[in-house]
Amino acid sequence: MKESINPYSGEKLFSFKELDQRGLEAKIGLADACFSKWKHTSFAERSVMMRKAAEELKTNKRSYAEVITLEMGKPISQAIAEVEKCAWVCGYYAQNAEGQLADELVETEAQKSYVAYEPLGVVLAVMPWNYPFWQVFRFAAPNLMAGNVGILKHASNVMKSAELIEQVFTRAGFPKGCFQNLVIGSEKVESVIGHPSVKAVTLTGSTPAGASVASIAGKNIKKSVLELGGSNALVVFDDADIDKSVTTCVQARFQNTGQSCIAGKRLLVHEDVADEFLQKFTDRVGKLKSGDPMDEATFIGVLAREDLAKGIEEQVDKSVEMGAKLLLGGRRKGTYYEPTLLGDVTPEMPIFKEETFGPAIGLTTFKTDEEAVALSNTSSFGLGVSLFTKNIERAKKLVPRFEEGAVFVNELVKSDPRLPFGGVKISGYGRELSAHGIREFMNRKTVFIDM
Ligand SMILES: O=CCCCC(=O)O
Repeated sequence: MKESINPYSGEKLFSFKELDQRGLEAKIGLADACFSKWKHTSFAERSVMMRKAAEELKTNKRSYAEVITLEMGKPISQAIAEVEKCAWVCGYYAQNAEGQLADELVETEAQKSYVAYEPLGVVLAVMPWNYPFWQVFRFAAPNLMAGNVGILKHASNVMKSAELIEQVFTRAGFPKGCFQNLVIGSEKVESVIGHPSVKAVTLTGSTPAGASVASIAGKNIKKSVLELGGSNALVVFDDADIDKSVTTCVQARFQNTGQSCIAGKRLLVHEDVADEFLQKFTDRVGKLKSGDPMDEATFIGVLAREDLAKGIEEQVDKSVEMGAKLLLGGRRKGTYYEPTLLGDVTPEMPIFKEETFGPAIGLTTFKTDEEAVALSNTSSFGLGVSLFTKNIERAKKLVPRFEEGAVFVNELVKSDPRLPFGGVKISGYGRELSAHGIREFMNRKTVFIDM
């Protein structure tokens, strides 16, 4: 049995019977049968359905958002924004998939040579609870438009969200089997990846989960894409606009109650502006409104499970034992953890060295650009970094020196359907979104025609 429990109230919400082996086989069989027809549909036909999915999400965004909030404690206003973003990605691929997958002519001595993009088949998506709708739509919208079909193994605490996502596609008119939710535990993932009808796997989640899925996929010679953890730095240079940087850094760290792979997790501030930055940042964080996630005014909700709140508490406490200064917050009550700020943070401390998945951040100062780059790159993660400076030439020179999947200047790292999204180092490989994402699970077929 899989259960959803409201992390704010502790109330049991929904329970789901797990699929047995026969049920699982039947769903994979249905997906495969669906693929044999789906791959022959036109982009125009798929677009009509994908636009309907976008409409369905827009029309019922409040009710979908409420389930997200109930299941994992995200503030309702942020859950509504998440559903709206899902509608955006559906609309984006409805409009752009055909162009992104058009044949690419290549000049050779042949009469005609080109690359054709053809779908691979059934793709398994293993997805996490922190953006229960968005992470799934980020995979599903491009892949269904590309002619693949999707099966989902969602996190066990957000199974109602998973069920509703399948409902969105059903209501939009996608054929049976095009997108299916599998109510299974992690122990079944290996057999699903190994199933002959399953051609590829994408995982968003922790680095250990990614390593396990990648090795199973590797053993079975199946393509994988991994979008894993991150420990993005927010680098504030001495010429930054401090007020704007503070606003962006607060958003980067504390939205989604800090539970995001791409959150800004390490504050690196030039020593000449550190006092001013710190005073304004502390003031702003101190005013963030915590409370009932269903209240429109709440910005900080609860963490999705109590063990997660205990985890961040331990990272903060250990960092303080190692010499960090507690400047704000630091207390836990059940699943709630106060927005927390530490000063005098050094790279050996857990708050700097490990991924922190909650509303806590530490500040480290630097003297030179060299030092800022080195501090940022010292992380074993490589999802993204934000640089704050008014000198765009300085920023452009620094961009190639960061070992990251993305560099954002005067902006928080965020995903956008139009731009590739993914990491390097232990943050994973492969890309989602944009033309790069839609091509990940395609056979790039070389065609060479001579007379
Ligand atoms: O944990 C990862 C969160 C990704 C959020 C996004 O894609 O915007």
